[in-house]
Amino acid sequence: MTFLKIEGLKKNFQIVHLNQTIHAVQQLDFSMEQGEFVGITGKSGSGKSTILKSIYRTYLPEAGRIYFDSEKYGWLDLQKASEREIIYLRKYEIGYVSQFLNVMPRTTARQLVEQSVLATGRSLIEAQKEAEKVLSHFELDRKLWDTYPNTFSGGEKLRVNIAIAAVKKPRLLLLDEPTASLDQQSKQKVKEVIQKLKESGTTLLGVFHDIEFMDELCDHIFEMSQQSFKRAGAAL
Ligand SMILES: Nc1ncnc2c1ncn2[C@@H]1O[C@H](COP(=O)(O)OP(=O)(O)OP(=O)(O)O)[C@@H](O)[C@H]1O
Repeated sequence: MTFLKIEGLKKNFQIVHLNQTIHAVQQLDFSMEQGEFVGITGKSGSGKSTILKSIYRTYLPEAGRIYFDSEKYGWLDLQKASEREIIYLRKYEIGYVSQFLNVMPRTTARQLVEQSVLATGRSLIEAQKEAEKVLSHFELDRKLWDTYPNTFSGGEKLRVNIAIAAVKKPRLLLLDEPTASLDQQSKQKVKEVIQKLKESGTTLLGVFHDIEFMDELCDHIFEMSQQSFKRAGAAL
């Protein structure tokens, strides 16, 4: 069953001081099924992150439609959805993980994960248990749990980031280079969580430079070519 459908997506960026236009994504058509894990690959600057950010509504494209099968709203064009609908979707249905941690200052790693669980309506006891479980799973050093992540290493920040998104168990999880700064052991942990999320029915769309990682996990891989997609082959 189609879950996400993109039609004619086009996103430009104006570089005002140079009077130039960057054509980040041109006329992109794409669809994916519920429960799939689709990987996007392609050259640096080919527009991969722009696609994810357009789905998450960080960017508003010039043209095109992004239809999402929401549990609450049914089929919704994410470009036309109201702010209220987008806030709801980000809270309950669509997650976004990048390699950068963008969180409330003066909030510890443990509190950040607990808050993420609490935001979905679960109790404080559940949030506390879940936070400990997921931070242990990602092998974040216990000494760091009650400190502020702004001083963490890239890999530590990323583990907190993915923990925050994973505990919400979103229906669609967008992964923007989540393994970029990780060592092999941490990558393995991320892989296990992604596999578990997939088994529990989460649909995943991810940008990765690590082809081996994608080959092992993805159902399909698409390659960005001239700001548009070509199917690079089914991995499974
Ligand atoms: N906010 C922005 N303002 C101006 N230009 C942007 C912005 N975001 C992206 N771009 C430009 O759009 C193009 C596509 O960027 P995007 O980040 O989507 O590429 P990417 O394929 O994800 O690259 P990478 O693999 O290096 O992360 C690039 O030329 C980039 O410089």
